[in-house]
Amino acid sequence: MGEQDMPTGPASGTAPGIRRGPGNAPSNPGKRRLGVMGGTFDPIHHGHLVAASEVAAQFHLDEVVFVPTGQPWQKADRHVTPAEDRYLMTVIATAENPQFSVSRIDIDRGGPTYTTDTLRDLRALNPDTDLFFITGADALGQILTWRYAEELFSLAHFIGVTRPGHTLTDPGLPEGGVSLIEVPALAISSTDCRARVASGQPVWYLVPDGVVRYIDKRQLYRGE
Ligand SMILES: Nc1ncnc2c1ncn2[C@@H]1O[C@H](COP(=O)(O)OP(=O)(O)OP(=O)(O)O)[C@@H](O)[C@H]1O
Ligand SMILES: O=C(O)c1ccc[n+]([C@@H]2O[C@H](COP(=O)([O-])O)[C@@H](O)[C@H]2O)c1
Repeated sequence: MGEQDMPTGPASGTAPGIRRGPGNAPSNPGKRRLGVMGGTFDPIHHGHLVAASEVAAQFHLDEVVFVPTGQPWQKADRHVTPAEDRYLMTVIATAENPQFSVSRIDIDRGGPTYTTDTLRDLRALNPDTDLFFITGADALGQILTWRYAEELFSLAHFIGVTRPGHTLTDPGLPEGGVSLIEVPALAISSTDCRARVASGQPVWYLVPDGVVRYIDKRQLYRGE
């Protein structure tokens, strides 16, 4: 299916007016292309992994680094699992893919996690690299509420991916700063995974097998 043929509307989670496909993303020959998948990953699930894999393929990325949040300040109203558990689940989930890695920068910095800090730190660690920040349609719709939002688009190209149950409305993001792509629809959320574990339902095949075992070993989400 070509970019122009991509379906729009609630069924695909896209909205008219959004720039679709990788067409407007930076393309600098010789520069490394690093995807950045930020998330609370409480727990990491196959929706995150499919999104990262699909963006890597469509945008010809050399690597995708998963960056678990330290303190996700916009989730301050709920219990968040300790960062070390979320970090280890992210390592377990990504270990077999040579294109995936995990960074502790947001955890080790301490304090509330702001993506401007994440991207500045990654730029310092990765000279001669173009950064591509991956977000689901829900997170992209909230981006103007992020701290120092106006700086974000000078630090990385943003890629919004479709997510079942969320229609992307363009909140007025800068032209050329954002691309939207369709990814295979997986109606999985960390919230639902936590609720399933709490009520004794399985999360097999929603999260990687090693993550199911880690949740069990550490008795995560039992009392929620
Ligand atoms: N099923 C999915 N499909 C596409 N993108 C997703 C999916 N689940 C999460 N994402 C995106 O991955 C990033 C990290 O998400 P996060 O770790 O908050 O997971 P979540 O499932 O949204 O968690 P919670 O339910 O706890 O809010 C966000 O940009 C989010 O939009
Ligand atoms: O920079 C901010 O103020 C900001 C506010 C909310 C979310 N984010 C980032 O968005 C990504 C997804 O966050 P979350 O809370 O939906 O897991 C993650 O990388 C967060 O650090 C960033």
